Amino acid sequence: MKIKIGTRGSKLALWQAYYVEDKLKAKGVETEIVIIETKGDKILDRSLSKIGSKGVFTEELEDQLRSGEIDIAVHSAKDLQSELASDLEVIAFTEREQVNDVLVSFNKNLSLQSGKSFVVGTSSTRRVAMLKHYYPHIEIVDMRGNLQTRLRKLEEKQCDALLLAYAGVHRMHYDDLIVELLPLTEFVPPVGQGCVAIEAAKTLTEEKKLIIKLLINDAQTEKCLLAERAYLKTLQGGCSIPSFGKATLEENENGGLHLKMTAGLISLDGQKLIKVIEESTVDDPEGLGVKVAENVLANGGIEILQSIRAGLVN
Ligand SMILES: NCc1[nH]cc(CCC(=O)O)c1CC(=O)O
Repeated sequence: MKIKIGTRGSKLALWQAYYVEDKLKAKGVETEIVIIETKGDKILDRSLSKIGSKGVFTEELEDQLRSGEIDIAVHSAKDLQSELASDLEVIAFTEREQVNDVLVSFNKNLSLQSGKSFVVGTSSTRRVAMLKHYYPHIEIVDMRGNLQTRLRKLEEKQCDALLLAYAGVHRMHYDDLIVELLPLTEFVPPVGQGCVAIEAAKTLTEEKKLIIKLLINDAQTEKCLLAERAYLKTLQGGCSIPSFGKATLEENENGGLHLKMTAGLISLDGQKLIKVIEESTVDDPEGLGVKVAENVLANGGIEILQSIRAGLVN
């Protein structure tokens, strides 16, 4: 038996594919990596929120899952839409990497906290809005492209610093360029950041599904991701909406575990920030995600979503 692993061809995507492949190979499972180009890889001159966010990095992979060309597709959990087609499912989540965003620069002295103005490159609506909210003195420039492209632009001084996920920077071995780890209390990460998700067609053989669950899935991360993805699905946000959501497992007084979720929405101009924190038992992560989303929507979230959607149409 051989497991065919589908992936995008960017260096970060390949890192993820090899990471999953190594775990399978270590237990004697034969593997093959199949590189698939997606729309998101081809269109580099427009911001993602304008291409139409749905499935830009996933559609071609999903077609090949359905046809059986590949057995599994490896995604950054952050980039995998929260609502999958009815014939597809996520069958495993890898152990999560540190979830923070980081400031990356060749200038070691830069710090958002310093109160000094400098130019930060990012194309994430969440990061833009949060910078405007917490650090209005910062100048923001749109910076798309994969990690290597953005670093090249940083080198060319198109900006003084980049705002990126720690996970990607670390996986690409750019830790030396991290000048600030942003606090999770301000920069609550987007749903899924730091985790790799394994998607499969429901028709994949039970044997293969079982092997992948056993060798790849991290049960604790899975709990958190189920809560986060239920949150995003309930918001009906998509990845161009500046939403954030992070669930963690926390210890009870009796030594057991419970779920804690911090999630919310921020308006594009950074003016309105809604943040909800809720806890629940571990047995219904989806219920927690739905509850937090309903709470966010009821406390001003609906208005934020409406104004963002109105802006996208115009
Ligand atoms: N949006 C692209 C993307 N998708 C996943 C990561 C980083 C790794 C991860 O969070 O799993 C990144 C780069 C970034 O946001 O800095």
